[in-house]
Amino acid sequence: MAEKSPRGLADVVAASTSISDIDGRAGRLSYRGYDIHDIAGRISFEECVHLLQRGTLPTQAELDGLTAELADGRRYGSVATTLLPYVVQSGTPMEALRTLVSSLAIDDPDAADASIEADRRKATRLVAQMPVLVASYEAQRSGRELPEADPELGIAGNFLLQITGERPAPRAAEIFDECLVLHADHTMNASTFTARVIAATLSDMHSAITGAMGALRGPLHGGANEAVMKTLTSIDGDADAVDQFVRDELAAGRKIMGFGHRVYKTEDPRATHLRKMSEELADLTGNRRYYEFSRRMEQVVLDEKGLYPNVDFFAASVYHALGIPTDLFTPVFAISRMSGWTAHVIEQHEDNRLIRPDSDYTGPHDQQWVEISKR
Ligand SMILES: CC(=O)SCCNC(=O)CCNC(=O)[C@H](O)C(C)(C)COP(=O)(O)OP(=O)(O)OC[C@H]1O[C@@H](n2cnc3c(N)ncnc32)[C@H](O)[C@@H]1OP(=O)(O)O
Ligand SMILES: O=C([O-])CC(=O)C(=O)O
Repeated sequence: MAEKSPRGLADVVAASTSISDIDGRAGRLSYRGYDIHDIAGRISFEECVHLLQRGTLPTQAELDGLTAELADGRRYGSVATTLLPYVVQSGTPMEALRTLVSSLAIDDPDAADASIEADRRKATRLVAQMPVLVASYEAQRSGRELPEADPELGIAGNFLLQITGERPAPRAAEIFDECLVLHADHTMNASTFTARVIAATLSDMHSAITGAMGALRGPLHGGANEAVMKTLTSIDGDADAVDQFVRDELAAGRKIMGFGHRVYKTEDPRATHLRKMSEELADLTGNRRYYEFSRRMEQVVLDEKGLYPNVDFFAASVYHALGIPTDLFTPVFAISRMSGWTAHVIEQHEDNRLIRPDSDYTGPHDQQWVEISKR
């Protein structure tokens, strides 16, 4: 008989990886050995993609090469173009985007190539295509043209340009760029694990990423950033109303979205950066409401439950201040996490073994079959 496993596989080591590492007690996160506090705000998302997918921080020449590849890879094919108006009409953005990402495989020039080199090319294209797909979704449902990408802007700036239709202020683009770096990878989180399980059957990159999209959208994972914003906007009155809201929710046995984490038992290091960005944007936009609400909420949840905000909590007020529609918050998470997911699929394929854990059977034993008419 298999041994009883910890619920939700807590503390189980499911893979070896050299991509990222967390010390949950100390509240530390590193990408390939670089502490997140040292790189956040100092490297662009493009440099981060190079670090995660290719293993090193790029030289200028390598960064120029990757930037050119990303610009080339941005255009998605005719299948996603054809599907776009249909998927926009029904379902949520994450459902639509999961379907669109899956469809990208059909037009991918390396669709039939399962080599690591092809994986790398697909990984770069997926990172380039994802923000354009999200912006195309927004343009399609708003009935406007997708603005042309500006070669002077990076992935972050172009996304804000294409979502809002306006060239972003330089500081807004920098802040969003840092958000993308902060969300890029996080060891064996649910969506990355999903991607690795799929990849480990020797299935293809797009299948693994489609599965990861499905895992990310749940409110216990990436879907929490949207839920946080809905919470913040649902509270009437001033910051004092936040205390009552939290107490009522906890008394009713409901979770407060954006708090708690399987691994961090202290402040999530990414929340430290996002809190600062939320305050800076509150001052820049002259609207401190959701920042103040967030600060009050983190204080009450800490006092009442001893829980800290996770990456999704302050991301909500940051994205809101950047003009991103609330239902695109989780797709924005996917834009960033695409870099980590794809790096993990490559790593899995480079040294593969089928991932097939055991289970702990809890059903009845030795049942006797009887004919249907006698049951
Ligand atoms: C990018 C990300 O995925 S970050 C996480 C995003 N998700 C959220 O913000 C959703 C809210 N948070 C949660 O649901 C959880 O904290 C998770 C899913 C992140 C982690 O879950 P787990 O490690 O399985 O912890 P679990 O859900 O078992 O919680 C342990 C205890 O803390 C409580 N708890 C955990 N998070 C919260 C919360 N946000 N609000 C209130 N109580 C909470 C649980 O109710 C549980 O209490 P109990 O032991 O009295 O039953
Ligand atoms: O690691 C996790 O469990 C959730 C996650 O993806 C993150 O915090 O970025």
